[in-house]
Amino acid sequence: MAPAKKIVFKTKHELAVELAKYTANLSSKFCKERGIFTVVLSGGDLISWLWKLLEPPYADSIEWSKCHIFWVDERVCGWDDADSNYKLAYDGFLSKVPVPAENIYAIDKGLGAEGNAELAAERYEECLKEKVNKNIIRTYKKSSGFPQFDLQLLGMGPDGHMVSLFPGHDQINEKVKWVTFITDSPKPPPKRITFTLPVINCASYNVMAVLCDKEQADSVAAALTHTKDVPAGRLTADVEVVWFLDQAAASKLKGWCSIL
Ligand SMILES: O=C(O)[C@H](O)[C@@H](O)[C@H](O)[C@H](O)COP(=O)(O)O
Repeated sequence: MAPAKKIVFKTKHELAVELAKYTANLSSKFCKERGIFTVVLSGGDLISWLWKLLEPPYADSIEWSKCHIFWVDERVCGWDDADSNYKLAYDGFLSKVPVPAENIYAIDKGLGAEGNAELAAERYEECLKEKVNKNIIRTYKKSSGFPQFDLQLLGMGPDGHMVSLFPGHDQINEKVKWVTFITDSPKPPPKRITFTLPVINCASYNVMAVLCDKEQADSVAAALTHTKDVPAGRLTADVEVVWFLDQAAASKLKGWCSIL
């Protein structure tokens, strides 16, 4: 299990720069090693912190045609719905970079629009399995055939939820499926699909970006001391997990870490 590294930023601008650097460095590494870079996005504010990646030198250094984009969780709705994580990422980021459309793997359009969470989760798992068979996604070598993504970019809610794994909900205990669903999410909208914890933790690199007012500070402290029942406290990675925090989010941590 990779130890959690924490970096605290004075400004949102500094965080966005570091996030862009981190992503661009990993894209070079993986494109050199295997000609493919698999990136997994979440919803929420994260997309708004990716803006630096749209500018030089980062935008020019990334081989966008080799990037493959997935979602760690998605709201079960149409692609054009204001709730859609795909729409959020597409409008705010993906439409501005030359990632080939066939490398962008959104929730099944029809099942999303119909609101069929269970089938949409199954279909997304099938999609991941197909990409593993085509060697686009790697397989995690240390255990039972779970997929291994290169980089996942995650966020955390004030209750300590990450992706669509919420405190007190059973989805966090799933050990077999790759993708599961929830129909009573405490954060609206209620229907969502989500990667399961084993899949999330098999990723090579996990970045948890938390910028907030003081709202998330208690959950950040609880997660980083692995307090039971805080889903984000169970986040790890194969190689490295890094928490990108602002000072408010880090304010309840004892003896914290490097400040940029
Ligand atoms: O679809 C979603 O809602 C997310 O993937 C969710 O897990 C999000 O990352 C956190 O709730 C943090 O959201 P904020 O960054 O907006 O606080």
